[in-house]
Amino acid sequence: MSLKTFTREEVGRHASENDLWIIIDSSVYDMSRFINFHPGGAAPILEMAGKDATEDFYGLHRQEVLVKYSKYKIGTIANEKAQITIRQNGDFSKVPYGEPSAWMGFKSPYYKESHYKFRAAIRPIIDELAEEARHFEDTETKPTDEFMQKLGSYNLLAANVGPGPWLRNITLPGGVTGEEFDYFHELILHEETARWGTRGAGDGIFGGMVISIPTVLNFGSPALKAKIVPEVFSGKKRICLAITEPYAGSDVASIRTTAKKTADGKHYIVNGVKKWITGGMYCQYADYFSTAVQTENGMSMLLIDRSDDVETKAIKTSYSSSAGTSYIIFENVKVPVENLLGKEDRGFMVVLSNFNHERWVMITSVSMAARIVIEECFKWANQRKVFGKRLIDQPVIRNKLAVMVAELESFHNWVENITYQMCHMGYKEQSEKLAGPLALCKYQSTRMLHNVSDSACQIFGGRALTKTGMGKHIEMLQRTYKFSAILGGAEEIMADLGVRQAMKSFPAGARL
Ligand code: HEM
Repeated sequence: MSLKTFTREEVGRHASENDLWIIIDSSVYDMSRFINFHPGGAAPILEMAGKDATEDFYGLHRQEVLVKYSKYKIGTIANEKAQITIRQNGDFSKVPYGEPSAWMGFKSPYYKESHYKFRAAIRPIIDELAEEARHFEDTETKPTDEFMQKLGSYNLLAANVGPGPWLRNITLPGGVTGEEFDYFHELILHEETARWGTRGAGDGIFGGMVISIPTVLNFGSPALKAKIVPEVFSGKKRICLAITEPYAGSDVASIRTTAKKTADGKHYIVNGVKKWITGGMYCQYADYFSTAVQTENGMSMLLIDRSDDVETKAIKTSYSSSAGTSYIIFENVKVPVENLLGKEDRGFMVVLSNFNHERWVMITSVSMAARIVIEECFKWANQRKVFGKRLIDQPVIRNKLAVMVAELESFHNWVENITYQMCHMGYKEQSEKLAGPLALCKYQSTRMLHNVSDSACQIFGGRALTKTGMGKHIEMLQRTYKFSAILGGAEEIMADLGVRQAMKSFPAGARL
């Protein structure tokens, strides 16, 4: 439908209940058919009949409401230009601190042209998938096979696991080859998907896989890898990591699930239960379980296929069930010995080997979660008026923003520094030198997020407490940030590990 132009006087003549027009940012909307369906009731719209409702509208709605209801737009005001930018897929933020500094016109020693190309290419892809991801989050449903396969078709599932031989001979968005893909590309990918603001669905889509497939990539037999890796990276099959139990969370050595060898030595028989397993839920949600078990002389890792002897039950958590968080019961599950990951009784190595990467992935997402919320706070503080002033005109609000930005940016600089080390250290050197800093950085990530969430709630007031509307991202963060503070190593354990690691290189002769 072609849009007409009107004068403000013309709009003013449509001010009755049955013929009701309003102006929002120089666009004209005919509300006559919508007024009785308006979620905010008829009265507020009637009050604005025939008038410019821009300021009131943006005090009460997010701009996506206008996009969703664009069918009511009938024209624009002659000789006027829209003042408010409606975000389009692929757009970069111009709000201060809305993007990492290298994307806001600042110089960076870390990023090369291919990193800029990569972010520019994946931003619209990730934006296009955002609505679907939010749908899984809101409806607490399983991320669909089609969705997973779309990610797989861009090679973005494999890229989530980082640089490695699994990226050989493939090309990623932006023309980035698997060979040149490094941890800064990976950092960008985690940040971009964190922009969905779907804490539960994000774990359902990536989390379970990112922490479990490395056990197969690095410790599976060639036959196991050849079968499972392509299935998982194309999005056709799903895998999760089954370690924690009702008896043992961070204390991996205390797990009680057993794997006993059959007399002919060809199988293990697995019995036990697992709890808090991300992505383990739903019939056919996880097809494979990379599982910690007690074998004769220690702990081992086994890849277990879904079968009738594996039962998965949903655990309701404070984030969306689309994460697939589950309780798993293994009852006399027969597993071929070929499914052993690494050596028997040496499962600790397998589990420990991925901890650094897992923690770093979590850190990168936390950084973007804070950034999104800070951007929301800047926007809200600029548009929300109370006692005749914008919130941003109150020093107390500016102070809160200052603290949030300072905490995020100093933290983000640490993340980039650690990422640089990862790019320039081999696996052994990373294991020796980075376990401590990564643990401390993870600890700091959620202390920072705790503070950002707290300040954002105070800035948004009641709107921070509702799942829809202006403060929905703030509500999501304050409800879910504890997942990052507990999963992958609780804050206290991270802090302690960081200091213990530091003491390993404490010089014997150092004295005050
Ligand atoms: C194109 C025009 C409009 C559309 C499509 C629209 C749509 C909506 C929607 C979808 C909501 C629910 C928001 C949510 O939960 O996120 C809502 C709430 C509301 N709307 Fe509108 N609206 C429009 C214009 C207006 C105008 C002009 C006013 C009056 C100034 C108004 C006042 C309200 C109020 C008071 C609420 C409740 C807000 C709350 O719960 O905090 N709306 N509107």
